[in-house]
Amino acid sequence: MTDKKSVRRQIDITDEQLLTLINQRLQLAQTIGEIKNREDLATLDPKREQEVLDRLKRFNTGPLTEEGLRNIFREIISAARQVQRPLSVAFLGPEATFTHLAAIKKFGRSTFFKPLPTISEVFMAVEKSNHHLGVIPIENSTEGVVNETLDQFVETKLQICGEIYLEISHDLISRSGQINDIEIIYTHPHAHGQCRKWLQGHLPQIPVLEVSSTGLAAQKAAHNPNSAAIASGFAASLYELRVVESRIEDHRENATHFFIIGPYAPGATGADKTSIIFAVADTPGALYNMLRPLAERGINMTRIVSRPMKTVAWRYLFFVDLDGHLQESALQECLHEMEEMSAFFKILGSFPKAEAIEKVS
Ligand SMILES: O=C(O)C(=O)C[C@]1(C(=O)O)C=C[C@@H](O)C=C1
Repeated sequence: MTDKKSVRRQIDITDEQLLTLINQRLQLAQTIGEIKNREDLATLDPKREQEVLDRLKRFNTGPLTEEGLRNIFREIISAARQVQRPLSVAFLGPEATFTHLAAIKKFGRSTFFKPLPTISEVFMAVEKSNHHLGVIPIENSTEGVVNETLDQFVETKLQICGEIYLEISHDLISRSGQINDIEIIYTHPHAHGQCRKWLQGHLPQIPVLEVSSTGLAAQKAAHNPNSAAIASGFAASLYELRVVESRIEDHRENATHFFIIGPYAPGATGADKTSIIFAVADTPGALYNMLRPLAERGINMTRIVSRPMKTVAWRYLFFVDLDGHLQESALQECLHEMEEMSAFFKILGSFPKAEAIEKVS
């Protein structure tokens, strides 16, 4: 017969063993950090991190889920980086936005995060080496592409060194957690649009004030006990707010795609993407001809977006994501052929594909 007390004792002993092993692992990471310092290498090695996770996934017999495994080891690796050389990541702020959550999901909580007010300031801060990396949104599955991010990529010297997909889900949050206390609701226009039906059905008389981010909305709700915010559950925990109602979005299928930007290109992992920008001549079949080398070599295009070229009216830049890494010869040859045909051509980088859509909770 197993009693609660004796099982808890076994849990305590297991935790002590885990702690010893985690400290052992961090000491090993410290040694690697010293080697990297000597050889002037970057602390962050996304390819190696992916290998660590892939290997563990193959070993995992359960009941730990794949998501649970990723969450735990993300934090262990984050702590390992911290004992080497703390990673500094700028993101489109303020705190408690979905971009902040995406950055935490990728780099773990033992990272130094810096919120910056605009996408261009994130690019600038990383260009000036004030931070190692930046995280910015590129596209939302219901609201479309983020034009400011596309525009920054035309000029920047930075590369795309990773991507994150994050599920977007909205909670109604307030200080008391009581629906009857709410006299005003703050939120971002996108979140407002995504929760319209729920609001009409449950709080039709309550005014909604749109602000510049869901993070700011949560901050405002924290200051006014008769207000609420539509924001993430993460914002609720950061500002010590309670959830009045969770997942109030009208459609569940909503995710945002983020890019990680930095001064270097990660090596090939075997499951990578490459991003490019190009412009074609104003002639019949120009875009068709440009994409033909991809079709001929069976290279998959995962995204194509056009954006007006600011310098010439009615001419367009194309932002394209492809499966594969620049170190692969088929992709190299293909890009070379495309460059020859284009009026403007820029490679934004090769980076490991995101494994899964990260959950908000
Ligand atoms: O293997 C390395 O290069 C390490 O620095 C260790 C480690 C890890 O904790 O596994 C930490 C940071 C790197 O981004 C990759 C892996």
